[in-house]
Amino acid sequence: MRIEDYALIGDMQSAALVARDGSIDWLCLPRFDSPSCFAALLGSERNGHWWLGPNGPGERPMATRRRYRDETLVLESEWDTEGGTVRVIDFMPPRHPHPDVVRIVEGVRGTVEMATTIRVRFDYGRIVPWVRRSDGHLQAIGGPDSVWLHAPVPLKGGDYAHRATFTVSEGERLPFVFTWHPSHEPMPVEIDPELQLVETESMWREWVSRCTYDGPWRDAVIRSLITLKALTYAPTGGIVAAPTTSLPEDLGGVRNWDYRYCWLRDATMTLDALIGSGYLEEARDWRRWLLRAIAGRAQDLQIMYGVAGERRLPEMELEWLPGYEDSRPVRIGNGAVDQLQLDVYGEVMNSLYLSRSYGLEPDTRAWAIQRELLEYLEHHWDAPDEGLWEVRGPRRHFVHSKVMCWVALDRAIGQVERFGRTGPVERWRVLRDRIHAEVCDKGYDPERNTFTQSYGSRELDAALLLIPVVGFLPPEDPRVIGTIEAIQRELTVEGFVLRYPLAEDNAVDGLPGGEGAFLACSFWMAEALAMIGRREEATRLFERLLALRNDLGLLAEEYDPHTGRLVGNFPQAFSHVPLIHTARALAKAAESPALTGTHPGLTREAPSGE
Ligand SMILES: OC[C@H]1O[C@H](O[C@H]2O[C@H](CO)[C@@H](O)[C@H](O)[C@H]2O)[C@H](O)[C@@H](O)[C@@H]1O
Repeated sequence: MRIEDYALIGDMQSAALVARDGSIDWLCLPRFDSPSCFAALLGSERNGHWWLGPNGPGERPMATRRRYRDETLVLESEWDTEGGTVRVIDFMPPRHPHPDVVRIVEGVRGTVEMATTIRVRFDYGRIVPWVRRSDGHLQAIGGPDSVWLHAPVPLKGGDYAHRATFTVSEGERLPFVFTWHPSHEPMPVEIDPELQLVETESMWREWVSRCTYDGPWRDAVIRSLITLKALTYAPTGGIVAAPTTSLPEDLGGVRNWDYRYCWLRDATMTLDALIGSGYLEEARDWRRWLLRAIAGRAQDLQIMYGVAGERRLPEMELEWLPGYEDSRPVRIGNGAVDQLQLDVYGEVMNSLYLSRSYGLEPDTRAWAIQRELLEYLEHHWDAPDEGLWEVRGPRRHFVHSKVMCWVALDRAIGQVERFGRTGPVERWRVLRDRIHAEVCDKGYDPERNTFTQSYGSRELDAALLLIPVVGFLPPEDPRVIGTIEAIQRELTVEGFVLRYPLAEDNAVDGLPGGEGAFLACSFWMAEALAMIGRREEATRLFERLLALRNDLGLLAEEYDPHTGRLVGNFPQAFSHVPLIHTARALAKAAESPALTGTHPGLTREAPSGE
């Protein structure tokens, strides 16, 4: 199954991937980062899955069409068969208190032969549970996990799976409910699936109704916002980068990482997109999450945490899983947790500044922490780091990292100037200017008229496209235009942008193999083009990027132009965030075709909210 053949359903604590043939191939419970009970995505059906679709000889048929019900995360897959048409409605209702997956089979026309097969495998496909029937329901139990399947038809066991065949006729509705709970607790109270359907739909509709974006490409923006909301962990306000681990950036390769954590970078960018679309509540929750997660000494700040603020995320390989299309290893945890990535200081400071600009009430603890972070940065901004790409090669003086140190100081100064905060603002101004001068001196190649990946290097880096976006230099600056053009010339494949060049020896990122075009970088290119007044070119690129979304409007981290497939974890916040920003930047550029110089997410041009 291609990555783009998957749909997302979720309950803002975890999420499942539903394949186009009706199989749920990925589900971790009770949290995004819990061990999975279905992991066929990274192996085979023997690693756990739940299929539900039309019965028949030969291969399982793919849904004839599928869509989300209006502006919700309720999925409808429909199959036209000889006997008629059947619809399966998949969703995860908000918790009360346990997680449920509901699948309602609905006869649309005629009579359709249906079948289902379920193989529960806990602990990433490793634990084959004990399965028993109780009161006509199925319970699977293994270690700390227990799941119940309430099915409207009898299931038969065999070959470590449970199966049923049945028919559904026009107007009939057959609900299946799958519920997880800790194995030491009694059976949870059964939910009413039809009532939950109504409530889940209305919850999403109410959330979408609060969106303030009414510009062009609204459908794409709304779908991206819903996807981002689905990646927030409701109990704490944390936001995961993606709900999957180890979907490869290079099919068959080793670039497989676990994204089920809360990166300060990805989360702040997500938040900026949400705030700019009217969702201040999420900003409030995330600020509280941040204050809890980073509480303590500024030098202990990590670049990522677990969804509840956990600090240890040890990276390990699951050798029993063969990986998506043989892309090994499958990893859980993420070694980048211990890296130094100076850009996160800029992203955090910017996001807190932006929240205030959009009217989030002041918080004294938040300002106290920001001051501590700045103090740390004042002493460490000039250190080499691993940069936003989390390279696994040696540390360098990445230009983007330094630019973001400038952003951190600039936004702190902005908080003093605009919101009456106090701090050593003169000292910050001096350092801000010093960093600016150093970047323009050491991070710029005058011969080629482009900024470079790191001091003294000749390589390019797509993160440099953010220079005008964050306000480090105005878009009309010849060095900005030169950098955009150099990246267009040297760092694109079929017009899509790579993060950085992958040299033969892969000296920078320290990893074997290649990777696809990075979708966030490609959106940044469209946005940068819009900012320098090349609106038509920007729109063309943006629309090509929109065309890479799957039929449900979802994007992975990367796109492989050679195979024409989405690659990397899916769906990925880092791709949906710049989609939203670029739509807004293009809308803005259409209003004022001159160089815009403003970014809805990052610059200081946000509303005052005072
Ligand atoms: O390229 C190697 C690194 O790849 C991952 O990092 C990427 O994903 C992060 C989450 O979206 C994002 O914040 C970062 O900018 C990306 O480069 C992986 O998480 C790293 O462990 C790995 O070193």
